[in-house]
Amino acid sequence: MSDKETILETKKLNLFYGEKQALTEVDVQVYKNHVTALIGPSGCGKSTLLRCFNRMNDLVANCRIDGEIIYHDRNIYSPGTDVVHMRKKIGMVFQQPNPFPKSIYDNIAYGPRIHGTKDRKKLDEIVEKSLKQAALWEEVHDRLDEPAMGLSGGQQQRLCIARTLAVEPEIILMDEPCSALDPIATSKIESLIDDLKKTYTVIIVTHSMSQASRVSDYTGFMYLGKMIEFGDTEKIFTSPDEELTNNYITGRFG
Ligand SMILES: Nc1ncnc2c1ncn2[C@@H]1O[C@H](COP(=O)(O)OP(=O)(O)OP(=O)(O)O)[C@@H](O)[C@H]1O
Repeated sequence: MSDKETILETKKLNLFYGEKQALTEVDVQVYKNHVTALIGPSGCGKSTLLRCFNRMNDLVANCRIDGEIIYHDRNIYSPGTDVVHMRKKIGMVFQQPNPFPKSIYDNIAYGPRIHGTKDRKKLDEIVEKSLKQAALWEEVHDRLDEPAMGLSGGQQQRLCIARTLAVEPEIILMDEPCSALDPIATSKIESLIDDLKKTYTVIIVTHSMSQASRVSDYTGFMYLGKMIEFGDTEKIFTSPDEELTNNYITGRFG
């Protein structure tokens, strides 16, 4: 496929929590403007790998990493990386919607303000654009000053996505973004993910194989900290190369 451009790449990535090795020699490529899903049984290292992509594991005591993650020709783990800027470009959405206890408007404006945007007209534009991109504008445009906590769970999660978009990321990391949502809210997020990949690159951790097959273009199957198989989602779910992958997708373990 000629439209595959690598935006992020791990090279022999190993991660240790103290003595325990949670990732082993992970090599994976993430393609721009595509959705990549990480699947595998509980504890296989999906969230750990996702958190490496914007150095969220830096916050974990006793966590040690070797190997490289290349983003724009630089190893994000090299000394001198501007971690704040990198996290602006590689944003994250968590399992539980986690709006700030502020108004809808202030949730979205929070990041741009921190990064120096003070002009109210500019902030208004960012808030509107971000909420539109997150498919939430129609539902909230007439109550932007109301508390974000008053939104439904699904709306809160779309608000958190809008908050991430407000600082103009390139990559959005999503750690089981639908696990706290009902089926209708889940399907809204899934169709949103499909829209987002036109502008952004999405990496999603999911427990749901059906969700991975619905939303992703590429899938990585992990097991015991290793990337067992990575490839085209349709191929992974219909004719994987590895027996372990086949056993997992056919429900023989998990
Ligand atoms: N902060 C931590 N300190 C020590 N060990 C950890 C920490 N976070 C994760 N682990 C361990 O690392 C391994 C991988 O965990 P991780 O959460 O990445 O797996 P996962 O595939 O995302 O699991 P799940 O699907 O259950 O969320 C597990 O054995 C887990 O117990």
